[in-house]
Amino acid sequence: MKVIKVTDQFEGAKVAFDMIQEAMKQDIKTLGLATGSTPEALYKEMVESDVDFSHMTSVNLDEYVGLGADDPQSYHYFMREHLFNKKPFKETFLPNGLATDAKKECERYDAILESHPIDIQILGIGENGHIGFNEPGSSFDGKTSEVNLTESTIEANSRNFSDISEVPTKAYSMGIGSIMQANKIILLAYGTKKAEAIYQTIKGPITELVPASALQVHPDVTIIVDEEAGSKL
Ligand SMILES: N[C@@H]1[C@@H](O)[C@H](O)[C@@H](COP(=O)(O)O)O[C@@H]1O
Repeated sequence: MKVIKVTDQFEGAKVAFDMIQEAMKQDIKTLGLATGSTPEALYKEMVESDVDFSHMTSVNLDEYVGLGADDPQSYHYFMREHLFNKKPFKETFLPNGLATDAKKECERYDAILESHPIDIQILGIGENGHIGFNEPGSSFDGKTSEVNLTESTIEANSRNFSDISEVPTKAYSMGIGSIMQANKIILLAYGTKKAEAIYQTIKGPITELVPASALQVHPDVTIIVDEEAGSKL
């Protein structure tokens, strides 16, 4: 694992985007994308650049169960607002939050992942070490599944909703096994609230209790942190 310390999310975004552009020289096809406030600066950097993504495919990590693509709290909506409306991709994939047959939806998404191997996966991290919506205890071999969100994740994500009761309690998430298939992984983390998760991810034991600790055995992971998120390293 390579750790890069940056002064803030704006520098982090530049470093991550440089890495993406470097990889794009090698004719890569698929970007794995994440939601949350952490990658926002990266998406702004991409939007403001003159880089063309119209030949590329994106696959996102997750979506809330119960939210349609036009719901402003959905990850579909987030991705359109922050990236896709301004930087068109050839095709973009996210799990369908309105799918009622969970098994079928997970199989559909796994088939998409199989036909679009991820060249670079962008990740944020939850305060409890989750990646995507793979909460502590998730299998390191996992594929796409319907997951129950923990109380702490619901509480952390409630800042984006007008009331905590509106936060969905379930999500469809790409599994850790699929994330680990990505050729290259860039994990971004900013702020004190992420310090313990980053410490456990990098210096702690490899354990399913800290989903991101799986990354320790991936051959090409870069973790970009600001001073606060890296303060326990
Ligand atoms: N499913 C997403 C994760 O992909 C994201 O990494 C995490 C952290 O969000 P933030 O970047 O807003 O701290 O939130 C959600 O749980």
